[in-house]
Amino acid sequence: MDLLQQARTEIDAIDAQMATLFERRMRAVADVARYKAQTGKPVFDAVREAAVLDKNTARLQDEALRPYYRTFLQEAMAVSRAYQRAMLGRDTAAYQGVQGAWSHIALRRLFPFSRTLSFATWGEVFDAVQNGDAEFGVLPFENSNAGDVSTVLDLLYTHPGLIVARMCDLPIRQDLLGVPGASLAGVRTVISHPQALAQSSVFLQQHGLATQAWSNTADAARHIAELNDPSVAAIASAETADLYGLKILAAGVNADGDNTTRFIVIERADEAPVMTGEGQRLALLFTARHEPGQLAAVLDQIGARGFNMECIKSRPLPHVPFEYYFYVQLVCPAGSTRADCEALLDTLRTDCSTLRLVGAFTLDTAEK
Ligand SMILES: C=C(O[C@@H]1C=C(C(=O)O)C=C[C@H]1O)C(=O)O
Repeated sequence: MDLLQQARTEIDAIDAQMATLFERRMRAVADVARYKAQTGKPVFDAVREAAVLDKNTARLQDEALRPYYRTFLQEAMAVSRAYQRAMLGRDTAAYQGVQGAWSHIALRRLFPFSRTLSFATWGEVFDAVQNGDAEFGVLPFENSNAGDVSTVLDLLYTHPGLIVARMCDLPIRQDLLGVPGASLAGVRTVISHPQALAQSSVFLQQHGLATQAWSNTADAARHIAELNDPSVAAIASAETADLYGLKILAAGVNADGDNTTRFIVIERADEAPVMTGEGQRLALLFTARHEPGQLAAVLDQIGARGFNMECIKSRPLPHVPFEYYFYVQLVCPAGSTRADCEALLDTLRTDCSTLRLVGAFTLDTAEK
């Protein structure tokens, strides 16, 4: 037997044992789900997951394998949560747009087992989560080229009952799609969502193409398929080309090769977000008094306590002319604990007029 065959025989034997252990783990997980059904407890328990990760990675003798095992366990727990949610009927995830839209693609990668609900507007997604029609909502938050999705931030501000449960980065490749028989040379008009058009403005100018704004990228693809006019193209994902029988006339038309959209997952705040420190991001919404140095005092505290502020956004306060609220996202420092996070929030409460912890989560990538 050569080395490959030998190693694969060993892997097969291990996989056979792991299949048995997987079933055992999932049976125990089902018991946990039954307990949660009786008590109404949330499926996700950040404190327990952090403990499971720490305890088990420490068991590995080979230190180099620890980060890999950590990811392995994280995946196992994600699968366990998905199973519990399906058992409990708490697995509906909402998005804005139609099948094939970027929000839908992000949702499928984040919640591969969930039932999906689509809505025409971001506001309806927030409302669906708030009133319990959906457990989660997946929404775009920021694009590395086109910038903030300010409406979603404002909706977060105006829905105090909701929190950010997760955040993930999805690399976006926008393609120019046409009907079968179309060619780039024959295209005159391109329709898409204004943000997709903005991300592709260099390409559109280079080719002298007129644009028309559409409600979302996937629906633009559906529309041009129906129109069946080779002079009208859409900018959307390759997934939508498959969905509506279109062909890719030009791939990757977005200006920056490194085009990434950051999505948030919202859920109801049955409890305040659970801070565990190291490895987490904290998202805060606050207002500061109109006094000299007030905002600087808030930011000073964040820095002095070792939290790295990776972004700050400022938006007009809804219904209060020329007053603003701020959104900051902080990276918890290495070695920090729940107590460090709480100490920071306590300090900030004295400097801010209002302060809301809108999320304590890990940032992940939805890349396959
Ligand atoms: C199984 C549970 O539910 C979830 C899944 C976990 C797991 O698979 O180990 C741990 C914590 C929870 O987020 C639990 O609460 O123990």
